[in-house]
Amino acid sequence: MSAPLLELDHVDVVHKIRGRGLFGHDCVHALTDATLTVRPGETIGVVGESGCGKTTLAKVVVGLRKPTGGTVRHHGKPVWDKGSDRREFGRDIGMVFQDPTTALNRRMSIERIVRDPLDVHQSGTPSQRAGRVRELMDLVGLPSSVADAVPGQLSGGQRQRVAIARALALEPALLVADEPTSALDVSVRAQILNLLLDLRERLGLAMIFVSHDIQTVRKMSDRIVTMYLGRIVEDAPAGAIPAEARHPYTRALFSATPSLLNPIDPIVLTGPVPSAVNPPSGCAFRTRCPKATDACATEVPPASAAGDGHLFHCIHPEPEVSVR
Ligand SMILES: Nc1ncnc2c1ncn2[C@@H]1O[C@H](COP(=O)(O)OP(=O)(O)OP(=O)(O)O)[C@@H](O)[C@H]1O
Repeated sequence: MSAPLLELDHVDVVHKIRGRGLFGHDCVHALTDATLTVRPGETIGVVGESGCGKTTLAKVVVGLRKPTGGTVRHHGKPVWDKGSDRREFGRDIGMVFQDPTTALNRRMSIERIVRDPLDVHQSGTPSQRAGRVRELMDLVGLPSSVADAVPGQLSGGQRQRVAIARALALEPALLVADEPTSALDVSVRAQILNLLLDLRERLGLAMIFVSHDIQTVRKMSDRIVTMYLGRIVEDAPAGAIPAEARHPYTRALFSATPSLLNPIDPIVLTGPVPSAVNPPSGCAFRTRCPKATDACATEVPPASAAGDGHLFHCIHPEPEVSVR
């Protein structure tokens, strides 16, 4: 197995709430005790309901959010230690955001936007940078005729291609795509997904793919990470999901949109997602879990192994089911 490209080791992100906290609480637990390893060339899909911490995890991975606890390592070296080279880390990881309209500077030309990371990192001579911009535009399927346009003159799909070109400018080893198609017209979503898949193959990229569309995540990923209320509750090979999912929440998520190829008995969740300001004690999922017992309230379930590369956090795991 290849050495990890990136590791999150028991990472926390806690946001302080300004002013008076809700019900006496003064912080939001956006990410809690997140442990994740990304290896070169692998695609990790991240799933979970709105507010479960997917974007926070993505921002920690690309270095946009400094953890309040735990360690992030890039090629084995802690990223946030004093004296560490965060420039090298920054070059190696690119990010594509959900909404290309807000992610791109609307006053800059497309050529300038794609060139910007090369300028910031002073990569090559000006003529080499201009050549690289042409190469990148070609790579993502943008005609050279849009080089002088501004984002407002492009379609949503073209704008997302610009964002992808910019994210790839410094030849990253890992691309983080946070809901890269959800702000786009349904008609262009498949094109952008196919472009990402094609680039992944051609460039040998590792990818973290965050999406609400869990069936797409399942098709695209080597591994699936399920998050609930700021915690990673299961990390499994994509082929094991949903049939061999051991966490009831992973089962529930995937059974909510059954696939003909992989039908499983539905688990229906009741009640609202608790607040990340005041998460439940013990297992955060217990207030909505059909299998919860008193024991679930006492401590956070430790990681249990269900097979090679398959971890879950639950003391009443689902049995494995055979696919019908
Ligand atoms: N800057 C911030 N200050 C306070 N709370 C925050 C901040 N950023 C995120 N949060 C909170 O942290 C939790 C996780 O947010 P995050 O955006 O990571 O979730 P998400 O799973 O990406 O949600 P969505 O799918 O809706 O984008 C949420 O409760 C959110 O309200």
